[in-house]
Amino acid sequence: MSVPVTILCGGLGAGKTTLLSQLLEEDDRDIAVLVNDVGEVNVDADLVEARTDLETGDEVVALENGCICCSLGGELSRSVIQLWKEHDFDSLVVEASGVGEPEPIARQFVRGPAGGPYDLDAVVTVADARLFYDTFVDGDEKPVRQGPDESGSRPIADLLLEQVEFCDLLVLNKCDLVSEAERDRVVAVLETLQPRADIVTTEYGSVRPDELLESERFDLEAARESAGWKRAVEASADHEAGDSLHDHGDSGDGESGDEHRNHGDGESGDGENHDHGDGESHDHGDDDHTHPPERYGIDVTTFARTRPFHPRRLREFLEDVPDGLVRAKGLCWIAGRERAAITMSYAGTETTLEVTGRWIASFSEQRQEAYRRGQPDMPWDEEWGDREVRLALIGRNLDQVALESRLEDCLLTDSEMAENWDDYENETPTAMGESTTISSGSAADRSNP
Ligand SMILES: Nc1nc2c(ncn2[C@@H]2O[C@H](COP(=O)(O)OP(=O)(O)OP(=O)(O)O)[C@@H](O)[C@H]2O)c(=O)[nH]1
Repeated sequence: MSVPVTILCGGLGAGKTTLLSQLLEEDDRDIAVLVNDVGEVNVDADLVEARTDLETGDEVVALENGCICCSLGGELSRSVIQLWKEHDFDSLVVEASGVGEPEPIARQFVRGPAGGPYDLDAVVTVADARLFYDTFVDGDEKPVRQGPDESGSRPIADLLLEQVEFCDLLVLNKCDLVSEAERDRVVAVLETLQPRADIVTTEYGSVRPDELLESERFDLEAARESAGWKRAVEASADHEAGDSLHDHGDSGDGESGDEHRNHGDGESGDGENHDHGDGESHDHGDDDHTHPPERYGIDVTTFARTRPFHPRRLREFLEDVPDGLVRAKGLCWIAGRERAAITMSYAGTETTLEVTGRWIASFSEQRQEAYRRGQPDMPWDEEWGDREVRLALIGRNLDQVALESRLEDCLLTDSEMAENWDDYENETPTAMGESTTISSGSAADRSNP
């Protein structure tokens, strides 16, 4: 029997990982998860893994490539087919990166080699209620795509619309950040944009598992009529419109993913191999041969240093996040918190700093050695061990040099490295699970220990 697949998409920082972590915690089914992050820092995989009881973490697979659309033909299919061969599980959830377009991923499970062992169950889009309201619900008119600007890149708002249009279930998250009236207006707009989808409103991704798994929401016939799928199918090079989209070609044995490199170009339905030989992808189903991040003018960089942030300067930075920064996430070492590995997550206007683990260097020598034997590739500083700052920064029209220099200024100086860091005023959390939220644009913060 085919394994049902739920594809989870939604804007950067809308709450996909939060929702997924809850689902894994609450549901008894064996769920395999495939996550895809933008940039080099695979935060989502680490976060999801940390919150599951999986001993090996084998069932959480990270696509390292950073661009799910480029890895579609090769890595995505290969990963899910390998997963299916090696593990026994009831459901698969694919978390697309926040800049991923859902359609090429979904298409893999309907037409591509992964369509053999798997069966697309639902495409779920998580939307940020606050952001959606601020972006689209100003006037009475239905939001429309803006298309590329003079620089050729499309506004991120277009991607949000794409993700809304192309789904079976809409999860309107972050409803704590809008009033009831604002929420109702967002729901009304979403209903006009995607009449076929069910809508649930939530805070912190709290959705009943049955809404997400084996809900059988995906209906091929209905989907064919919907705008997003119509475009997907029309974009396909397959002219046999009357054929069943469930043409799995040679995929039934689960082997074909190794050879398929169909780049999500819509040609996979014919069951032939389309190896362009160079291992590069050229086409993502659109006419422009660009990756979604490029198409939306999104830049991704990594800021990695083996030096801690000064707690006050970091806070001041987070209260005044530069324009153009869309999303930041990763691990922070904050001076005075030598045990706590703190995950930073900035999305919308808020940054959460949450203790999600301990630095290995804060354990006894014996345990340090045991951990390090298990992870021989882990970078290790003679003095500070694994403590580090490692952030993925996602921006649009962002002055990267200025951003890097501002972050650099938040790190301890050479002379501060010699100070007693416990003397610093420091409101960052200390114990596992504790978090602090800092709002950009205001000096006030809310702490939830
Ligand atoms: N206020 C508020 N914050 C939320 C809610 N849900 C999630 N968050 C916070 O929003 C931030 C982003 O959440 P994630 O779950 O990491 O978002 P994501 O969609 O996985 O992000 P990407 O993978 O980068 O696209 C985190 O700091 C969450 O704690 C919510 O309902 N309300």
